[in-house]
Amino acid sequence: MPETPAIRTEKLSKRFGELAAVDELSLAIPAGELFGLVGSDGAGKSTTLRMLTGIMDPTAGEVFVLGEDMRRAGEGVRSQLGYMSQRFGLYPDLTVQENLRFYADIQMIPRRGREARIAELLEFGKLTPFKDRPAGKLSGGMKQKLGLACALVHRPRVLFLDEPTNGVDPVSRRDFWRILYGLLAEGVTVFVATAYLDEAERCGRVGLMHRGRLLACDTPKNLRGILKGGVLELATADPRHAVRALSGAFPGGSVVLFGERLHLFAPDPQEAEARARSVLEAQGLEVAVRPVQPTLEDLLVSLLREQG
Ligand SMILES: Nc1ncnc2c1ncn2[C@@H]1O[C@H](COP(=O)(O)OP(=O)(O)OP(=O)(O)O)[C@@H](O)[C@H]1O
Repeated sequence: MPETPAIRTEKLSKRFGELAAVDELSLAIPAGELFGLVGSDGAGKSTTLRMLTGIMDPTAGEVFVLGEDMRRAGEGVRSQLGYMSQRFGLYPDLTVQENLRFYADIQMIPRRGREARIAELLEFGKLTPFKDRPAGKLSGGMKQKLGLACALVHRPRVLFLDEPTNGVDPVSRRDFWRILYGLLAEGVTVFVATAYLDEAERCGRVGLMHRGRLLACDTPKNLRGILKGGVLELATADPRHAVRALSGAFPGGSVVLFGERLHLFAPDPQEAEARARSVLEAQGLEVAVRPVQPTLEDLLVSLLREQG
């Protein structure tokens, strides 16, 4: 018999009035996987996490974690989950160590072994030298690492993280991911919501979410393969004029304005570059063209375009 997935949802949905914040999300995440739910702001990631952790009831559909129905789950399963939300509650006046003790109290960690666990977590997050510093005086990256340490105090089997490295510097981000890999090696299932494509690259599997819907779910390598051909970045003095001119020459949605630059999705980038140049030159517009690595947004745009 196949092993029960650590996380399973079946047509999981949440509506807020007319808005489908999460729309028929079906996922199966095996134990020990590092899964990334990726999407821009408002995609529905936080709402998904709230339902996965049993904090919010779905409007429809099913949600199971460690085989337990989270719509009815009691403390039994919750004590095996760790959750670091975007507004994770650290106490700014308490020191790093006191915050950890506070969470150990909430999780009812027995006194025996508690200090050893706290020391271990401090080491894990390279926070030992800062253990007596008030949490409010930590850098952004250290705060996030302390938040993670607090979420881990009770050794959860499944860890949910909501955009944990938002606004964190690159070095702390690397530290953070090193910790996540350490957890993975211990067999913890990690579910991380992120808006960063480079973080998605680090996950075993990734779900791309947009307006509540799961557009694709696969390994990063397979997801990159979805974008057939390549992406060209076009810089011109008048990008809006350029979009109008190009949209006649390329099929609907192939030309997208990204800030002041254009992205052109092209099955054959060389041919597309020549065609774009001649269209723009005919309009008297100079253009600089270079191939770019597809971004998360490119992937999303391309997927949405394919779906019409
Ligand atoms: N309690 C609520 N009441 C009404 N609408 C809500 C509520 N919570 C979320 N929404 C809406 O549902 C949609 C999805 O929000 P959600 O927070 O899940 O997205 P997200 O992908 O986590 O983005 P962010 O990173 O900005 O939180 C958004 O349009 C949001 O405005």
